[in-house]
Order: sequence, then structure tokens, then C-alpha cells
Amino acid sequence: MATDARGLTTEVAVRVRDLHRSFNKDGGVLNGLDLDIAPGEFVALIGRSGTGKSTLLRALAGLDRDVAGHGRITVPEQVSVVFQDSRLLPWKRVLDNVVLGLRGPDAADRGRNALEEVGLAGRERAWPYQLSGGEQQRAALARSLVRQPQLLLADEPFGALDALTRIRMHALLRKLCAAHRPAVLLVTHDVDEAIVLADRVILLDAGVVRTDVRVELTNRVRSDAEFARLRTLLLDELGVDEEARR
Ligand SMILES: Nc1ncnc2c1ncn2[C@@H]1O[C@H](COP(=O)(O)OP(=O)(O)OP(=O)(O)O)[C@@H](O)[C@H]1O
Repeated sequence: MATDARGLTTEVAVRVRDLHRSFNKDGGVLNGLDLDIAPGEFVALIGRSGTGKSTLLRALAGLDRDVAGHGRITVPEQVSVVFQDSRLLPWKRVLDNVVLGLRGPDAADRGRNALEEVGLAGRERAWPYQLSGGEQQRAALARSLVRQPQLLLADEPFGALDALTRIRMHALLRKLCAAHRPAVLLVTHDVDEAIVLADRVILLDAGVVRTDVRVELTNRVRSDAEFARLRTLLLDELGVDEEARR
């Protein structure tokens, strides 16, 4: 358990201290990064291409054992990861994909419930190729949530989906997170997606957190003045020019 500046106990789901990662001798990708995520907190991670977002996510997921670096990482016991592609095994039916590696006599029931929660009831015996891209991502979310993760790591999970499906997936993810309350770290290129979904948006630059803003919105719609203020602030930080902002 961690303590704050006053010595009071603070609970964290994720604690990262002085994290360094590099792929070659020319320079670091992560350069002394610090980050805390509270239990149940939804953090969106944005930043220009190549600033180390996926490198951070992989470090938290423990998927970077062959990368040079040091620093302290604390994550909860149950961590689930979703990627841009669903990574469903094509030779297993949807339910078998969802419960893969899950133990216990109630595994199949838990899998069915998870599929129902993501709107895929009745598709348990389908093969992955029979699902649309959005449905495959729903199945990937079901596979993550059935493990009741305390931390959900998501690397551009909606990046390959069309605009309408993305909006539907935003609503679904918000509903699932409200129900299960995992801490979430979502990597996205989409500033609007970050503001629609997250409690906090952090911006990575040169391998450290440069901006860290809290999203306090009652209505998560673009027409909200606070939404517009955050959007402008983050796009300014990203150096996006006026032309490209619509
Ligand atoms: N396995 C690897 N081997 C060598 N270099 C790598 C490897 N993985 C990432 N890099 C480099 O590390 C830097 C950060 O990559 P990373 O994928 O973390 O960035 P990112 O912020 O997620 O980028 P993007 O937004 O384009 O997905 C890049 O310069 C990339 O080329």
C-alpha cells in the first residue's frame, strides 16, 4: 500500500516509478516515466506516433521481457489486455475463445454471461470468421472481462472499426467499466474518444507524462463547453493544426 505526501495511505491499482525502456543505444523510448492509476479509474493515454504508448502498455502487461530498461512497476494480480485486432483463435468457436484457460465447473456459464453482456448472446458456437470486426472486438472484451480483471489494458481496441461501430463500442465499454470497475489504461490516437471515455487523459511526450488532465463532464458530448475546452487543450499539446481539427 502506498502513502501520499501527508503520510496517508492511498490505494493504487497501477504505480509506475522512473520507468526507462530503450530499443537501441541511440536513446530511450520511456525516460523516467511516473504514473499512478487508482482502482476503478479510467485513464486514456494519447501522444504522437512513436512516443512510447504501446511500449508503456506492454511494460505494464509484462510483454516486454526482452527490452532493455529499469524502473518500478506495480500492477494488480488480474490484468487483461485487448489489442486492435481481436486475437481470437480461428480454430476455436467464440465461447471456447472466451473461456480459454479459464478453470472451474462454471467456466462455460461465465463465458455465456460475458457474451450476453457484450451483446453476443446466441453467437457462442459461431466461428470467429463469422463475426464482423465489431463483434470480434466484443468477443475480445468478453474474453477479458470474464477473468474479472482489476486492470484492463487496451491498445487502440477500436482503431480498425468504422465510425458508427466505434460509437457503439464506446457506449459498451463505458457500460462494462461501470459494472465491473477495473482500472483501465486505454491507448488511443483519438482525442474525442479519450474525452468521451476517460476519467483522466494523459499525454506522453519524449517518454514521460507531459500533460495529465481530469475529465469532469456530466454530458460527454462535443457540444459541451468543457468538452470543447479539453479538446482544444489536448490538440494544442499534440501540435495538431487548425485545418485538421474538424
Ligand atoms: N520491438 C521493437 N524494436 C525496436 N524498436 C521498437 C520496438 N517497438 C517499438 N520500437 C520503437 O519505439 C518507439 C516507440 O514505439 P511505440 O510503439 O511504443 O510508440 P507508440 O506511441 O505506441 O506509437 P504509435 O502511436 O505509432 O502506435 C518507436 O520509435 C518504435 O519504432
